[in-house]
This record gives sequence, structure tokens and C-alpha cells, in this order.
Amino acid sequence: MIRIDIRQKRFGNDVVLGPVSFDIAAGETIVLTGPSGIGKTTLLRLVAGIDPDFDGQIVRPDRLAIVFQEPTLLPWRSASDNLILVHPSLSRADVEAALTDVGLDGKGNLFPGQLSLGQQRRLSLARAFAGQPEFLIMDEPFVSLDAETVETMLTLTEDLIAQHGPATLFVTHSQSEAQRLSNRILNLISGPDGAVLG
Ligand SMILES: Nc1ncnc2c1ncn2[C@@H]1O[C@H](COP(=O)(O)OP(=O)(O)OP(=O)(O)O)[C@@H](O)[C@H]1O
Repeated sequence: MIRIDIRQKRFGNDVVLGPVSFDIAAGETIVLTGPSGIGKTTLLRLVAGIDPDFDGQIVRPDRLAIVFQEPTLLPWRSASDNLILVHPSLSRADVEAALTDVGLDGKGNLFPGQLSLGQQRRLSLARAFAGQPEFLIMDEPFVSLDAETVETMLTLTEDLIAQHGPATLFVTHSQSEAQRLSNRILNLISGPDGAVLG
């Protein structure tokens, strides 16, 4: 069980969030939507533990993976090494299997700059799932991809979630992505004092 209970999040004197409370059950996918600037990324950073500076409490498992808007790969390391550096216990066979799962079989020796943007996103998904996360956080992972690639990536993400079964919190602007992936959609709206769930 993942429990989010944020009373308030401020940057200086600006109140951005709160109160925002919800639970995520094991294996559940929650999609978080809301207008630009409302506080979605801020909320994800609190939930992930990247930003500990807020009033409230968050209960989350240790085995956590985050997929950001940008693939955040190490450009001077091969595709395989990008997985191994984050998950040192993976065998070569595990790495090959993880790459194969995302359609990158045979590409382990290539550097990120030698991969297309879509392939870099695939590698970033492989890295996230290779750690068998109990909790997966995704912050608009398919922005700036063409419609066909988004469709392919959505199907791949659905398959990987079904295969690995993490609880997932997914931020997107896209209603079609939200409908497609979610067990539950949460919408952040502007409240009297910071964003709240609508
Ligand atoms: N480090 C920071 N210092 C001060 N203000 C910040 C900081 N990070 C975010 N904010 C402010 O918090 C508010 C929410 O930003 P956030 O990035 O969480 O919105 P968002 O809903 O993710 O937007 P988008 O959909 O455009 O990515 C904005 O007003 C932003 O300017």
C-alpha cells in the first residue's frame, strides 16, 4: 500500500499543494492529470522522496523506479551499461532479456546518441523495470514523440506493467493516455490555498 497525505507544499511563501491525500493499492495504476503549472511534477517529487520539504506524510516502498519526461541516460555509457550501472546485480543475460523486452535486442553496445528518441525512451523503460519496482512513477514519459511512437510506447508500457505488476502513478496531459492506462484518474485543480484533488 502506498499512502500519500500531503497537508501543504510551499515554495517560500507560495503555497503550491494541499491538502492532497490518496492511496495506491498494489498493482493499481493511477493517472494524475491537471493544467500546466498546477503542481503535478511537484507532487511526484514529494511522492518519490526527491523533495522531502513539505508538511505531511508519504508511505512508499523502497523499490521505486522513476521515468522522467527526458530519458535521462548517461550518454558516454552503452545501452547495457546504462542498465548495469543502476542495477549492478543484473547478469549479462538479464540485461539482454530486459533489452529484448523493450525491442532493443542486439543494441546493447550502442550509446544513447546512436539510438533514436523512441529507442532512448525504450531504454529508459527497460532501466525502470529491470529493478522489479514495487512502485513506478512516470512523469509525462511520452512528450515530444510522434503519435505512432506514442501508441507503440503505450502498448509497451501496458505490457510491462502487466508483466511486472508495480503500483503506478502516471502523469499526463493526454486524456487518451489517461483512459488507456488508468484504473483511476485523479485531477489536480486549483483550490483556495494550493492545488487539491478535483
Ligand atoms: N523549485 C521551485 N521553486 C519555486 N517554485 C517552483 C519550483 N518548482 C516548481 N515551482 C512552482 O510550482 C508550481 C507547480 O509547478 P509544477 O512543475 O509542479 O507544475 P506541473 O503541473 O507539473 O506543470 P506542467 O504540466 O507544465 O509540467 C509552478 O507555479 C512552479 O512555478
